[in-house]
Amino acid sequence: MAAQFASEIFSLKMSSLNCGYSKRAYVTFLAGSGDYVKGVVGLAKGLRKVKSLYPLVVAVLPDVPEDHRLQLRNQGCIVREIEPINPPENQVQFAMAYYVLNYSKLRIWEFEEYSKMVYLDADIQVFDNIDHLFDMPDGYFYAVMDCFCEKTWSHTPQYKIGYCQQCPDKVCWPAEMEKQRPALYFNAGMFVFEPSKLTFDSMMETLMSTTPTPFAEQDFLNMYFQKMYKPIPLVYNLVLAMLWRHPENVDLDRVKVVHYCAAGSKPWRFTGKEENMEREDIKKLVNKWWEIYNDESLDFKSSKRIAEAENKSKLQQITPNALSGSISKRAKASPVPPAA
Ligand SMILES: O=c1ccn([C@@H]2O[C@H](COP(=O)(O)OP(=O)(O)O)[C@@H](O)[C@H]2O)c(=O)[nH]1
Ligand SMILES: OC[C@H]1O[C@H](O[C@@H]2[C@@H](O)[C@H](O)[C@@H](O)[C@H](O)[C@@H]2O)[C@H](O)[C@@H](O)[C@H]1O
Ligand SMILES: [Mn+2]
Repeated sequence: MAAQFASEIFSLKMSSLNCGYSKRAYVTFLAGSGDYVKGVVGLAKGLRKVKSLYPLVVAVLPDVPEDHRLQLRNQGCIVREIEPINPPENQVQFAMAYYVLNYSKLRIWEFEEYSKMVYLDADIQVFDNIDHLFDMPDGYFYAVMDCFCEKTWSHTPQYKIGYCQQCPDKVCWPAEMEKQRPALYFNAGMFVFEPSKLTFDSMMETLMSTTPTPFAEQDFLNMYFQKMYKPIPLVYNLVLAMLWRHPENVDLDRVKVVHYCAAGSKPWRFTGKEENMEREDIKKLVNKWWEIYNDESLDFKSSKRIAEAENKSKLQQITPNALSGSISKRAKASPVPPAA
């Protein structure tokens, strides 16, 4: 009896989610047979811990092995294989050689079964619920501004001048170079977007006529969405370098999303030996990532069992006839639409 009521309550809740809103999901990207799969598992468990309402889709390249895909499905992820995207023939020196892989991330614009998605790199962890980002107005590209101060930016004029958009008044952009002033530039490890095949096709056409640059798809996305880009607060994507480059802009107690992108900061391969990795705040953030990764109560199966047990105990407190009365009354008044 209780299980039947539990499933009726659950389906009422899910149908209200789907009929009120068109489909929404988080999405990440996984390439290769290496250890980034740990990042995706951690992200899936982190989203569960903050009780996100939306699933995590994982766009996987063909080289992601079946056992990794199974591991992700067992964590409740929706695994979608994508075809690689390679930039046009080029001689560019990518900031990191593997960045050429990241162009394939752009396939997520083809996921039209979702009306709104939040993209998160696999080296990101979500420590507070950010579902409200899905409610932001359509028609824009939302992301957090990046920092130009790391050596990875040494190829740029802003690095040479010592200018950073995170502190535009510290070293002002020279008036005589106004025409080369960099537009607001986002980190492409986290962004809110609307999938669209039309946009994807237009992106690919533009990509094939664009010379690749050191930050690969991140540079391309900044160029392509320049007119639609809306900066959102740093709490939604703390690029770790901000801790030592712009500590005045960071309040760690308020940060919701941490991006482990600084060299040596990937939690699953952390040694603490690289520059800045000896910092206490870095070690604390890496430990916070491991606490979630190792928390078995956050595994998909056990969390489902816990949820069902919670439902069951809640239902046992409600007298069956009172409950069945309310469901049957609501069914007559407004029949629940068939599950999508
Ligand atoms: O071997 C790799 C390298 C990268 N990635 C994916 O590509 C994203 C971007 O790479 P990364 O986060 O290392 O770049 P960073 O943000 O550190 O510059 C990662 O988060 C993963 O989602 C992957 O799956 N396998
Ligand atoms: O392929 C280019 C990548 O460029 C970005 O990473 C960089 C960039 O943010 C620099 O500003 C930092 O200095 C650096 O540490 C960091 O790794 C994105 O995080 C990643 O998802 C991906 O787009
Ligand atoms: Mn990243």
